[in-house]
Amino acid sequence: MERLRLLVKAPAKINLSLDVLHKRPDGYHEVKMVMTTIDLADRIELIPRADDAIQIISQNRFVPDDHRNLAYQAAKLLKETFSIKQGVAISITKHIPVAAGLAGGSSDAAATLRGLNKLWNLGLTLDELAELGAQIGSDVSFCVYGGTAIATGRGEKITPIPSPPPCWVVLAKPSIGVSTAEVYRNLKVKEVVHPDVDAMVEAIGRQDYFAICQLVGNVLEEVTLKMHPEVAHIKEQMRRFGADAVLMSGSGPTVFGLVQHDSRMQRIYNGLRGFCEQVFAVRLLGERHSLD
Ligand SMILES: C[C@@](CO)(OP(=O)(O)O)[C@H](O)COP(=O)(O)OP(=O)(O)OC[C@H]1O[C@@H](n2ccc(N)nc2=O)[C@H](O)[C@@H]1O
Ligand SMILES: Nc1ncnc2c1ncn2[C@@H]1O[C@H](COP(=O)(O)OP(=O)(O)O)[C@@H](O)[C@H]1O
Repeated sequence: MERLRLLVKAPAKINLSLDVLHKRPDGYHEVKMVMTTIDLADRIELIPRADDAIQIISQNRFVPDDHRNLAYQAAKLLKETFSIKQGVAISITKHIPVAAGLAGGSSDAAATLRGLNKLWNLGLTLDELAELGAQIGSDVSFCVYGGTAIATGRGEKITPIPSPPPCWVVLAKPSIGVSTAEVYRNLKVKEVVHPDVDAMVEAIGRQDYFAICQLVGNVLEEVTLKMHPEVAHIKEQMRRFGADAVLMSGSGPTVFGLVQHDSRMQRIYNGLRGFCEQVFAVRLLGERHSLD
């Protein structure tokens, strides 16, 4: 008999605002961010196995197929915490560029947590899954919920907020990978110009698209720009083609542009394809409930 397979969507995130407050004694940085999910998603298929092994299947050569995969770590954490005897094959179809500042690996882990919660009938709440997810990585908790949220602590403390007004998000990823740990290491916390995260939250509350565009900011941007000048070049191009706001996401190197009009989105998208191999035009994803 065919066993039940489960398909789960794992959307990427962008950081509309990313502030770092200080470095903590545990080596992590205390952050205050506004994150939102976008309609660019990996597809995770969970297939029960006859034995008790965890197997990763992926055609993407940048995605590890062993214990280093964050989806593998999510399955292992649930198996060990709840003494699950079943095994699972996790097939990952990547659409989110890898090591891009878009939380692809974290979202795969979060989708695996949500999916296995169903497949293994664990009955865990999203809050419980998010708490488990924090053991895997700082961005996993946000990815468990999706939607739009303020993230504090090292990124794992999540407060949901309303979604921003609808718009296009054009993404351009230069063909370099960036190490998140290295970017945080090179950040000079005392010298950063802090973005106004509270004002961003208020602007979203008012659904004020143009205020949101003025308030975008990311203190990690300067660090990555110094290491990779091509990111600054992409930012310039995106501005030149008419984006309303332009910012690097997370630790980079992906740059996103916000734009409302379809025709302008098309112009930015076409213009950037001349500079960059990986360019996407997607919508902001709405509220949390759109995830599964
Ligand atoms: C920068 C952000 C913004 O959303 O995203 P990405 O660029 O990775 O998408 C996140 O803070 C990244 O979160 P995530 O990628 O889950 O980080 P983790 O695996 O927990 O940590 C990787 C490394 O980054 C550093 N790190 C991470 C988070 C944090 N608040 N302070 C840190 O200093 C630590 O050196 C840590 O060893
Ligand atoms: N499921 C996964 N998808 C992509 N990368 C993964 C995955 N699991 C582990 N990784 C590792 O995590 C690193 C960071 O990947 P990713 O989550 O895409 O980037 P970021 O943290 O910049 O958003 C990659 O270099 C890769 O080796």
